[in-house]
Amino acid sequence: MSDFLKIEGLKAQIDADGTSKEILKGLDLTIPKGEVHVIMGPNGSGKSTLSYVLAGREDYEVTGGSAHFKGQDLLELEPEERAALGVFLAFQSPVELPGVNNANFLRTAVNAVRKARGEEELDAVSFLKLAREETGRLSMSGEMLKRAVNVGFSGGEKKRNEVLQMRLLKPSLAILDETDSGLDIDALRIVADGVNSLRGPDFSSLVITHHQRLLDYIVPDRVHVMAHGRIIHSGGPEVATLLEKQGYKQFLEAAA
Ligand SMILES: Nc1ncnc2c1ncn2[C@@H]1O[C@H](COP(=O)(O)OP(=O)(O)OP(=O)(O)O)[C@@H](O)[C@H]1O
Repeated sequence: MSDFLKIEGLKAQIDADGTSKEILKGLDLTIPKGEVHVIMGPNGSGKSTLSYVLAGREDYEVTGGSAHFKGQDLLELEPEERAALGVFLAFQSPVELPGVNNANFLRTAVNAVRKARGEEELDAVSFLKLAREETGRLSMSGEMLKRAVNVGFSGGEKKRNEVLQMRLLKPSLAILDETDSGLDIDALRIVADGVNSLRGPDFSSLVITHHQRLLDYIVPDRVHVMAHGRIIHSGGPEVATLLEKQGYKQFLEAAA
């Protein structure tokens, strides 16, 4: 099956102050196996909401449509089942876990996925060897493995830690919400290198970004423009160049 991720007519809402607000309003998106797709869109169009819904965050209620991954109904699965299926989600602001050792946290996450895939779990020594190889590759200090997860990490260190997690988990679908305009050029490169290093026939990615610049490093197969809770235009990498020059106006007018 070539359609790895297939989202059809997806609708989702959130309850805010006692009233329901529909954010995703019938979103269609297909990512074939082995492709990297990018979503760009004006503020408030629902990009982060899409990543939260795919992650299975409880506060968003899916009211219509479907999302399938590898032929399975993603929306029916618990977040850890989605991870076992190969879905990895990285957010703008990775969570800090005081008191939780980073190496232990990473090993638990990796072993949960290995176990679900029927692979042998890694003992502490083999895991540390693997983790050290990866931290070296990412120019991360080995010290980061001994600290509490993300606590006191700089923005760039948090990004590296996320990419470390992604490389250790070897997902088949990585969804990265990089919408934060606070990402500096180094962080963009870290994210791009992380995605590029995993690129291959069994890896797909959905990257949510405002940064045309990110696309200098990750050359996407498709770029989707999102507005008002839907994908309103899809094309090749040239769409991002056009957006950079002309903004969203033409796409919004064409979709109106
Ligand atoms: N918990 C919430 N309570 C109320 N409104 C929310 C909540 N979460 C999202 N929204 C609203 O849903 C809309 C879409 O938000 P979302 O963060 O998905 O947009 P986005 O496209 O990622 O925006 P940005 O580019 O600014 O990051 C916004 O109008 C936002 O205010």
